[in-house]
Amino acid sequence: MVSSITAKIFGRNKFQPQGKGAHVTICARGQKELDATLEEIKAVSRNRSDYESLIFNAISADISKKDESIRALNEASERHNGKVPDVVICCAGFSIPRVFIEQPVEEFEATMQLNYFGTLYTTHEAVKRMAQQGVKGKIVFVSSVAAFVGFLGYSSYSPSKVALRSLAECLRHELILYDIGVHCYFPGTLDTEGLIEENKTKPKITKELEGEDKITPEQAAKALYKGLCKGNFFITSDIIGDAFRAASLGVSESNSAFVDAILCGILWTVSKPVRWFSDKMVRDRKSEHPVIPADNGMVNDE
Ligand SMILES: NC(=O)C1=CN([C@@H]2O[C@H](COP(=O)(O)OP(=O)(O)OC[C@H]3O[C@@H](n4cnc5c(N)ncnc54)[C@H](OP(=O)(O)O)[C@@H]3O)[C@@H](O)[C@H]2O)C=CC1
Ligand SMILES: CCCCCCCCCCCCCCCC(=O)[C@@H](N)CO
Repeated sequence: MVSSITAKIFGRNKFQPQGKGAHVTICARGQKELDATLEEIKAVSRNRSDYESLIFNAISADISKKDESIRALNEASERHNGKVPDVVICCAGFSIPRVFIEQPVEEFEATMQLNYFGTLYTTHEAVKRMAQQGVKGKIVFVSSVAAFVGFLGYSSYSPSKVALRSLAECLRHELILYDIGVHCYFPGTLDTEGLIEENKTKPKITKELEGEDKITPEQAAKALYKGLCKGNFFITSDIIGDAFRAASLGVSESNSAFVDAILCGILWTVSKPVRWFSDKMVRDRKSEHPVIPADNGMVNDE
């Protein structure tokens, strides 16, 4: 996971790759995994002619905590004489899919705390510094296709990803003030440790609706990079994600008004039978989700 990255190559809307290498800072909690990932990143850059001039840094911090997020950004900047990273990618996030009434409220809170507030803390600190230092940088959020469509199992997760979309929208507009670009990535299922973890609690219906299709983290990184190079505000990795994006646009910035209008029309049409089918699926499988009677002293007057 990359929570912040220092790169030399960007413009407000489009990346302008100039063949220059990028300084990279990665951030997560586990130091051992961070160190291993940093070695992988170094290995990719090793045969570049400018390799010796590049700075690679790994910072252990819990992004869901405000103080830790600020410390991470401080440490990322210190290695560059106090200069804020040019590009900050907020990726840390997780999901505990469960049936709503079986899910403790604490899991809703924890999900919002990392997925939304973790991104907010990092972004707030980074944007302040970018504006103060005159850095015309980029802020990138990692949301999910599950922000475009809500279905059984994701009541703790989808709202946190919708919140990111909304924050991206406000900031895309506001940060024009400082020439800072904002982008939001909406991946579909990713083949990651996180997926293995969330599948342990995921209701069967959620799994079936989600399907088997998934992409690798490498494919996701490439799609994100491609979207940034094109200057897209909402970035997706495949045609399904693109169709959901187009159908959910409202007045958000489109990538291509013509193609998005067609995709939107197709998905709107298809969504009617899909919704009918997926609603029926829930109705038909009530027996798989028996309600455990509450032991709350309520008197049944019959
Ligand atoms: N997997 C999927 O199907 C999809 C995932 N996404 C989103 O993509 C992003 C990445 O997901 P994915 O790669 O699957 O997740 P993983 O769980 O595989 O990786 C998450 C990364 O974030 C780090 N992390 C977790 N918690 C914190 C924290 N509190 N502070 C700092 N770092 C943290 C983890 O490291 P450590 O534990 O050491 O801190 C790890 O490096 C998330 O935002 C997720 O919601 C979106 C769509 C689909
Ligand atoms: C009422 C209408 C229901 C229609 C259902 C259509 C299903 C579309 C598939 C959406 C796939 C979502 C992928 C994101 C997964 C994700 O973000 C998590 N794996 C979290 O990590």
